[in-house]
Parts: sequence; structure tokens; C-alpha cells
Amino acid sequence: MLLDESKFDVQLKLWALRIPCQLCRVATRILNGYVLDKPRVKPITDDPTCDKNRYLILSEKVQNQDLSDIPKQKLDELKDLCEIEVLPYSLTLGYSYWNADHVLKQILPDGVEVPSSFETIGHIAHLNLHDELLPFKDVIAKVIYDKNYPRIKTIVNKVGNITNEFRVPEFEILAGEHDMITEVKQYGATFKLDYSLVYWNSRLEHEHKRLVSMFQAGEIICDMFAGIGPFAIPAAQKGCLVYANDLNPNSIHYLRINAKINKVDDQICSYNMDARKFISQLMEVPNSGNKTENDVPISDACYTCKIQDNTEPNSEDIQGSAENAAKSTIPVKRSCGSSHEGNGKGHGTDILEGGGKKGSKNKRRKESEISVTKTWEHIDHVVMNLPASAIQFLDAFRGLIQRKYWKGHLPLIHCYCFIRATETPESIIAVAESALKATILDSKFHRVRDVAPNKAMFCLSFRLPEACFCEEDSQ
Ligand SMILES: C[S@@+](CC[C@H](N)C(=O)[O-])C[C@H]1O[C@@H](n2cnc3c(N)ncnc32)[C@H](O)[C@@H]1O
Repeated sequence: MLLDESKFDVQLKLWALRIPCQLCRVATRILNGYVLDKPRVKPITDDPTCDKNRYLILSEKVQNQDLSDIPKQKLDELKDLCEIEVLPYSLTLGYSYWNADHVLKQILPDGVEVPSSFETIGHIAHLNLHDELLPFKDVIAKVIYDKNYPRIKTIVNKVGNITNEFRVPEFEILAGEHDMITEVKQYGATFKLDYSLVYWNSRLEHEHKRLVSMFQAGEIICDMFAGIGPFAIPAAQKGCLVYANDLNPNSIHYLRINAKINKVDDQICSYNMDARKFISQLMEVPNSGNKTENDVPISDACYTCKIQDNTEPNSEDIQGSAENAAKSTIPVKRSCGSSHEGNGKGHGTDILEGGGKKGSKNKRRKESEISVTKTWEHIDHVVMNLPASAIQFLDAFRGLIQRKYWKGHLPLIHCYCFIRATETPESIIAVAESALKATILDSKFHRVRDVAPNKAMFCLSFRLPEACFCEEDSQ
């Protein structure tokens, strides 16, 4: 369907006053309420016959050449100012004048819902067109492009449902530049991403902010499904040390770029593996004799914490050794509320307050602190944002943490999930407990957003139950 822009032309028959240039401002003030007032249309224009004069265009309210629609008092004031000359003025409001909604309403058949909003990701507008709008997708995209350029340079529509495990939709580019690499800003951080290759949802900005506000400077955060870093980067900016993992190599590629852009690459260790394997390697005690085959243990890879590329394991990249890491006598700075030397018993139910020491200094970790971090001894928070299946991954925590090494509180788990109309928070907890094979003592559901009429996204936060400890003597 081609767009004939002339079809949107509307001719207005108006009146204008010919006024000396220097009096235009005063005349406009006097005629307040009777001067043309339309977005993007100037009410004062050149007089083609004399450059010392201007046309002051009157609004549609003024119908008569004798100006009888304007109150007498205003007219008298104007007459005191100058001689009044009234001229007919023809104004054409064309395609460029009308907003997208107005144009689309005229193009689309009656009864078809006009697409009123779209998600913006940097320079990309992401439409989600219903089937009935698909025959009009090109013209809709052109209008949205025309009306939002240069802020928006690429218009895409989601094709089909997301089926891949990386949660990346398939897109069709409908208008503008074929460029899916863009940058977005969230709460002061910059995120670069290829929208065709990685998961990104701008609607989660508030949730990213909310969760990170629960973290304290100095805490250790483990993000099992990190994407390009919307939890990891602001957490690191806040002074946390972050272990971030994602199965999608493109997400990790951009996470690393984003860590550099935001100058927190010395505070994020990034990994590209399955989340279960990641968490089990993170909790693996060096030299405990039960290393996962064919992998660089995370404790080794992050002995010196710089952004690591574990997709190409290379022993020369690993600085320090597991033995050194395990024997290190420099204490890891902790910000958890309880004793750092305890065996994890007697945890309070402070989960909902975030578990961090109040008033801890908002300062970034120094590399020396990072280099001795022993994740098998303590982490503060685990983030699991894969709502469709994160709860199933909770089984990875069964017997994961060795009690004899652990110091302080067990971590707070923040596990995202969907709750459908047929489900309840209790039924979700039951699924989580069955995965953990342990009772969750204290939990909180935070409603993140409605994703469909009968389906909402929630964040389930709870402290990992003590029953999940591995009691074995691993030495
Ligand atoms: C819903 S996205 C969340 C990304 C990011 N945390 C955010 O809030 O924008 C889920 C992420 O989990 C990753 N993922 C899916 N399955 C995974 C698995 N088995 N192990 C690790 N990551 C996985 C996807 O690639 C995707 O980036």
C-alpha cells in the first residue's frame, strides 16, 4: 500500500492582519486567544509585498473580515496601536503537520485498532502488530518512521513467538536503516546491544533499579541469566562484585562491552555457560576433588577478576591458582549482616530488608579485594531472571554450598517467574520447594508487570534454606 501524502492536505480559509514588524509582538499579546495556535505552525509569516510588514494569522475562531468575533476592547486597543488591514489567508495543513495517530486513522479501515505505541530501544522502534494490521505493516512503519525521525531510525516488527532459549525474538525490519546495533540508557548506565541477537526489554528498567537498590556496596552478586548486564552493570557501579553468566555468547559479548563502557570491567566476572553449571562451579571449593570435567573452575578463572572469556579457556589467562586463592589470608570484605566467621546457622529473617549492613560505604571494591574473593565462602544475592523456567533451576542449589566453608548468611535468591490465573503464590512456592527439596521459611513476591491478561511476572525473593547446605566434609 503506497502512501499518497497529498491526501492528507487540509485547506484552512483564515484571516490575517498586515502589521508592521516591530508591532507584531504587542499585537499578538493584545489578540491573545484569537491568533492561530497550531503545533509547528508559526502564526507570524512574511508579507510577500513588503519586508517591513508581517502577516499575523488569526485563528479559525475569527470568521468575519470585520473582526466582529474579537471582543471590542481588544480591537480598540489594536486600533490605538496601528491601522488595521485584514486580508484573506489560505493555509494548507499537509502530511508533515499531522501526527501519526491522525494519519493512521485515515489510512486504516474503520474498526481496525490504530497502533498507538511502540517500544523504543535506542534508535529502534519495536512494533507488535496484530494479525489484522499485518496487511498494512509497511505503511504503518513508514508513518511511524516519518513522524519520529531522527529519534527513531529503524522500525521493526516481531515475527511469531519467541521459541529460542536465548529469549530473542525474530524481527522483520519494516522501515529505515537496517541497523540493529543500538545504545540505551538506564538509570545513568549505557547499554550497547544488538537487538537481533540478545534479549532486551526496556520495560524492566524499573525492576532492574528496584532489585539493585536492595544491594549494598561491597556485596557479592551472582547473576545466573545476566543478559547484557542490566542488573550486573548498575550493581557493579554501586560497588558490588558481580559474577555474571549467560548462555548466549552474544549477550556475554555485549555484557563485556558494557562493563567497559561503564568503567566497571574490574568488578564483573562474566561467563558463558549453562546457569546450573555456572552456579555449581562458582560454589566449587578449590582442590575439593570434585571439579567439573572440561571446564576452568570459576574460582580459578576469577582469582584475579577481570572480564574473562571462558569460551576460550587458556591456562595462561588464568592469573593465580586455586591453591593460592584458597590459602589467601587477606579477608574478603563482607557486608552481610551476621558474623562472618559463623557456619551460617541462626540466620534471621531479614531477607526483605536486603540483608546488607546498613550504612556500608558506597565505595568500589579495589582489585586486591576482588582477587581474593572466595565465592564458595560467601555470596550475598543470586539473581535469576528467566521467568519462564528459572524456578526449575533452583534444583542446582541442593547440596551446593558446603557448610564448613560458608561464612555469614546464605544468599538471598531473587527468582523471577510468571504466575498465571490458574496459579497462586502458594503453588509457585511449592514448585520452588520441590526443586530445592527444602522448605522456604520467608519469602516475598513482588509483582513486576502484567505480560498478558491472565499472566503476570513476579520476583520471588527468599533466603536459601539451610536445608540446602551440603554437610559433607569435603577435605
Ligand atoms: C529474560 S532474559 C534476562 C536477561 C537480563 N537479566 C535482563 O534482565 O534483561 C534471560 C536470559 O537468560 C539466558 N539464558 C537462557 N537459558 C539459559 C541457561 N540455561 N543458562 C544461562 N543463561 C540462560 C538468555 O540468553 C537470556 O539472556
